[in-house]
Amino acid sequence: MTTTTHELAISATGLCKAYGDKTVLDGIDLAVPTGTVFSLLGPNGAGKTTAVKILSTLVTSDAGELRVGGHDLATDAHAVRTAIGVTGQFSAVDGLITGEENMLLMADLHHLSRQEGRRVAAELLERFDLTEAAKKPASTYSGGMKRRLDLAMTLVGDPRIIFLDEPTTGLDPRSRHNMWGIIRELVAGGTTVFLTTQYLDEADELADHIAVLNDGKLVAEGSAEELKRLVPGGHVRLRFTDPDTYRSAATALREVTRFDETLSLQIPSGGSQRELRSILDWLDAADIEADELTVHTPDLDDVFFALTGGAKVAHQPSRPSVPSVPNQPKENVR
Ligand SMILES: Nc1ncnc2c1ncn2[C@@H]1O[C@H](COP(=O)(O)OP(=O)(O)OP(=O)(O)O)[C@@H](O)[C@H]1O
Repeated sequence: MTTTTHELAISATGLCKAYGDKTVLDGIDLAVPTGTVFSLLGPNGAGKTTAVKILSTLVTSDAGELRVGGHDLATDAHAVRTAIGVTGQFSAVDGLITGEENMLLMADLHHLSRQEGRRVAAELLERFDLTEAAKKPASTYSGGMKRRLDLAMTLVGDPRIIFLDEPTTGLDPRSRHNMWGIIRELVAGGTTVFLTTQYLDEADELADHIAVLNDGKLVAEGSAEELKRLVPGGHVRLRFTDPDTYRSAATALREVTRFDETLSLQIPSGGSQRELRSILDWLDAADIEADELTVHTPDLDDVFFALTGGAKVAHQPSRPSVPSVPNQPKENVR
């Protein structure tokens, strides 16, 4: 990555935090470029919320150089607070008052004038599809509406950096997709999003960069695609329509799994450009032309379990190796 320090919305070097003798964060380095979505993944208790609390000035770290929005957390926490917005697992929404009143309360907290507060509240309620419900008590809102209101309240202060701590936990699929759309819009407008989630598909959908936290350390980092290449299970699948072509390809290609019923062959592959080029060269050399070639990578669930469950994973940053042409035939028929 060529990003320089001043283009980073969030940076941490050697972030440490312990509660008593329990080390929660054990020297974490983070670099989140402005205008991107960074997702911190990890099992329950991994320290995700602790990281969010530290970076959003709610809790102090034990060690580490931390900068948020260009400000040093140790010396300029106030400036950090004006640059950020946080929506946590526990909503700031007050159920006893209406959605609109919640928004106006937030506008007061940000010292907006009465007129400006009303304008901003109305605009955000409209943007988050809450205008119709604005005069109803927030306790009558659905889970999805409450989350939208919570995020709308966060945006009253127009933060350039937003921490979203498990923003879609407990939401139904439609509300989750709705929330994803909102997050994408924010990022398209230049906002930086620091997202913690236990939903791997959420990180896969939204994040430019994912870091996996386990036992106080970052055990892997990269785009969703890069992480998926770290675990075994990826393959290239060749499909044929002509049985004779299929059979001769199956004979010529040795380290393949055969699927006779569907006339398809599966070649183990991490899916990198280098491996694909090698496979294509290999097919050309053997004069094999498949009717369809698809690349399959493991999903993020496979990665999560492998990285946080002690299973064998390729070490970063080495690349997956190119499959060699085997000497002995090895055909698995299914
Ligand atoms: N104030 C505190 N005092 C003592 N221990 C704490 C405190 N806050 C968090 N912890 C401990 O730190 C560890 C990390 O907690 P944290 O809430 O950051 O995890 P998390 O990754 O956000 O988990 P979850 O996905 O369950 O929300 C846990 O073992 C938790 O019990």
